[in-house]
Amino acid sequence: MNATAAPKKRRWATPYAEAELDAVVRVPGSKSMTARALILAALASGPSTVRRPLIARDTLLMVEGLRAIGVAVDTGDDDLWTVAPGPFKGPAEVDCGLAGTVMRFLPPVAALADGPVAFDGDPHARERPNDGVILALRDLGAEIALGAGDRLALPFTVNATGAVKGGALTVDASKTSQLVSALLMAAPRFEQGLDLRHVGDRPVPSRPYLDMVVQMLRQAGADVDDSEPDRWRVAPGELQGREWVIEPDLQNAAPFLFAAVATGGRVTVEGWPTETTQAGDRVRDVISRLGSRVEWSRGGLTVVGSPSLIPTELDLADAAELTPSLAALFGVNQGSFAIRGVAHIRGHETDRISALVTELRKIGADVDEFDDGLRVNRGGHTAGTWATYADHRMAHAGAVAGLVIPGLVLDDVACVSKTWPDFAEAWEDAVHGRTRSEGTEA
Ligand SMILES: O=C(O)C1=C[C@@H](OP(=O)(O)O)[C@@H](O)[C@H](O)C1
Ligand SMILES: C=C(OP(=O)(O)O)C(=O)O
Repeated sequence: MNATAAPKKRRWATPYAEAELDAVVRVPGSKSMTARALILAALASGPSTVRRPLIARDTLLMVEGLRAIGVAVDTGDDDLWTVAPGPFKGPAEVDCGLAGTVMRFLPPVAALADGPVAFDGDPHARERPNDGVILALRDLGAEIALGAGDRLALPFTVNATGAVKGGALTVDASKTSQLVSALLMAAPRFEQGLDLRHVGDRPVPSRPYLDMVVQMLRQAGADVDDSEPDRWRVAPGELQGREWVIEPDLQNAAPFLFAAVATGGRVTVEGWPTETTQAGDRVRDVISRLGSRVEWSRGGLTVVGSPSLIPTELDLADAAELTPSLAALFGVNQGSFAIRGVAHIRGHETDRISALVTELRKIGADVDEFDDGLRVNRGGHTAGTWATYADHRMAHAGAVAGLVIPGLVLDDVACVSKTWPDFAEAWEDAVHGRTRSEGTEA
């Protein structure tokens, strides 16, 4: 199978948990760190390595996109990729798949190329917000040709001429933080660097990702000032090649921890970083608030679940990717639970609020929908088909619900290839007790 192609649909009978989960899980590398490492490596003045990269559709599309504009990326060793930057050149075509990181992080890099770079992606990628990137690059002096209907979205072509002036720029990044991350990474290579401000009715969502990009830029030698709220200043200068070490992906770990909660079991995720900029780290706080125990254990983080959840309302603006699997946990429980502050996830791989409300109602839950979230008033347990909308996190959500609903079937689990091709196998191993935690010290 071609790992960067849109996956062919595959139905999946999610495993029902006959007993409490008792599992140790090893999750693959962080999508967001791998994407940033690749981009910063491509922009650097010397070679870099990426240790323990995520090998999944989104990061492989990033690799292909970089190769298309002249960057040599060697992915021959699964544990250590090497990146040898070269002058960026067009003409080139970049397939973004459904990856927000590719459709937003690569165009500012492509603007530094010496020829046209055309971007397109999966059908739904054309619906995802990308006006911010297009308008910002135009404001910075790049010429962008739009597709049919002049929509400010995929497909479009960056008619690059080899340089970007940079300087002061105002954007509205309330639809996606990735707009800010994208501009900041390329900014050291702009002639005047960048003085970027966010001005919008709503704050920038997913804030920890901005801490991640600033931290990684500084590690690569960039001069970044983020001391004022909603303003980032990046001085022009060289980025250094270096070794990037990728942490485990904490967003992908979260459904396994929710599985410990749902079944009153015990799940350890190996290699959980004690300090991290990953937004997924917020899951520790979420699980504690729901009344389950979170413990550091030798080699990882352990959740000892308590299935009677404390009713709660959470603002998940900073860690909104937790919403699907957390909403599924709420959707099979009794009590009232709300998730707010996540309006922007309507622009993710699918409109996640609408998709969740639809699927939770199908399993019999009583759910209210808000512009910026949802409330589960009462959970449900009706078996049937859980639709995943080509969205990996909707598949994770269905898996969580399926732990306690015998006979729940996902209409497609292949979409998990976006960030973890082996998710279903890892889930089955965990549920069927094939990775028990013997010897794990609490
Ligand atoms: O910068 C990143 O790596 C990401 C930022 C977030 O995007 P949004 O700000 O669009 O939510 C997050 O949801 C996405 O999965 C990864
Ligand atoms: C929103 C997500 O992805 P993307 O990077 O495509 O925006 C996600 O992985 O939940």
